Amino acid sequence: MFQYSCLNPIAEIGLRNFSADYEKTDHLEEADAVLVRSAKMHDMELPDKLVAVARAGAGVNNIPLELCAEHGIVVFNTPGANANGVKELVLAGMLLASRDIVGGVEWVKSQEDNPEVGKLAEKQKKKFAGCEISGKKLGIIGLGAIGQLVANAATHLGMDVYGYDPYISVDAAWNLSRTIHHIQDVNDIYSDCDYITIHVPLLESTKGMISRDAISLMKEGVVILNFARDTLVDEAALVEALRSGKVKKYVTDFANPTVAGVPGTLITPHLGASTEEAEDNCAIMAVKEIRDYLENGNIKNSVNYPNCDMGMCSAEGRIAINHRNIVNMISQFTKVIGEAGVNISDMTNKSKANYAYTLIDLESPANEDMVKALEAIDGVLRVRIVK
Ligand SMILES: NC(=O)C1=CN([C@@H]2O[C@H](COP(=O)(O)OP(=O)(O)OC[C@H]3O[C@@H](n4cnc5c(N)ncnc54)[C@H](O)[C@@H]3O)[C@@H](O)[C@H]2O)C=CC1
Ligand SMILES: O=C(O)CCC(=O)C(=O)O
Repeated sequence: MFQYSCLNPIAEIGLRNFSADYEKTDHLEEADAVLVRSAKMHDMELPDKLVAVARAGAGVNNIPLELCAEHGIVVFNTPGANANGVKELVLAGMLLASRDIVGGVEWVKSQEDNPEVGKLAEKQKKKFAGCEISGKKLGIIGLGAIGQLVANAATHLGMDVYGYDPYISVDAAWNLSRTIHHIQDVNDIYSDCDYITIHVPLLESTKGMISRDAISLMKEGVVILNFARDTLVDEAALVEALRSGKVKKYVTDFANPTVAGVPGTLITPHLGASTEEAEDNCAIMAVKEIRDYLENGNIKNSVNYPNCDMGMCSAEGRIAINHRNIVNMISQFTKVIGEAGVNISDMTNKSKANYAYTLIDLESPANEDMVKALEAIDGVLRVRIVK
């Protein structure tokens, strides 16, 4: 029997994919796996039993990835599962920033008791007029799951789209419309575009990338959209640029005291992935990843360990070893298993940055002595009997 815990509400349709061998627990220390959305895990104690964390979403800045890896805890995310939901909100954000739709709607509401509202509206409407997005230049920073969808959709709305992503995946590049201009220097986006939207993960290297200097390069009246993470932007500099009129609108999904209520902002309460479809997709993918890891030892879509897939185990036994990516590990594993008199029928070893993962199929079941001997090897972080 496996136990799992949810640190945020996770769509029921996904949780229903756990078999009868799974039980939900509210006690973190009992959980083999955790499902999480935006809950901050940095200050949480990681229980010994925990072996997997699945982020039902894309951004993993709320999870201590390195610490989890050190504890032999594999962290997954659900790439692309909520991308369409975010794309639609970004498109809505561009439209809301271009015409004062919010102001117009509020004005009509304020006139609810005025029998002359229709006549007055015709006089007032010029206050809420704006521009069209068709024909405008849109710069997209980050062409991953979300950025590429925004790029293609914007071309269909008649925008002239410029994309910047020095690490773009081959799949993402294939998916992009041929009309999108490939930008190699992000400064060209800053200096040329009317709308700039950012879709990169929050990393040490991306934090504050929309800096005071970047803003100073932008066109007068630029619209900036941030549906990625608030600390990607120097928001103090941005508020100054809003007040001076340099930035016309800042559309963001992240409410915080620096920007809340500042004229020129359009702020949603982290709604990008809050659609029924995105929540369902993320939950289904997260549960699938956890099940494959707990039941078969396979890793797909991990952000701190390598992908590794040996399918379902048809051998007598399977052990999974999370370890550091250092020399001479495999020979030590095979020595321990050989000395236990057990034959290896199959094995795979994969690595990612500082960490590695080895799956070994055995012709007879693993036993606790073998596990203890493997755990004693320097550099081994966790050993798990999968079967
Ligand atoms: N508002 C919301 O509810 C949501 C927000 N997000 C945020 O959006 C981010 C992006 O999500 P996805 O597109 O799904 O992720 P993704 O991993 O598919 O794409 C990220 C892209 O950014 C690129 N990139 C990384 N560093 C870069 C740099 N310095 N300059 C330009 N490009 C760079 C990568 O090469 C990759 O193509 C997430 O990390 C998360 O923080 C994601 C989903 C929902
Ligand atoms: O789960 C959510 O609502 C947040 C989604 C998000 O920010 C992400 O996937 O990175």
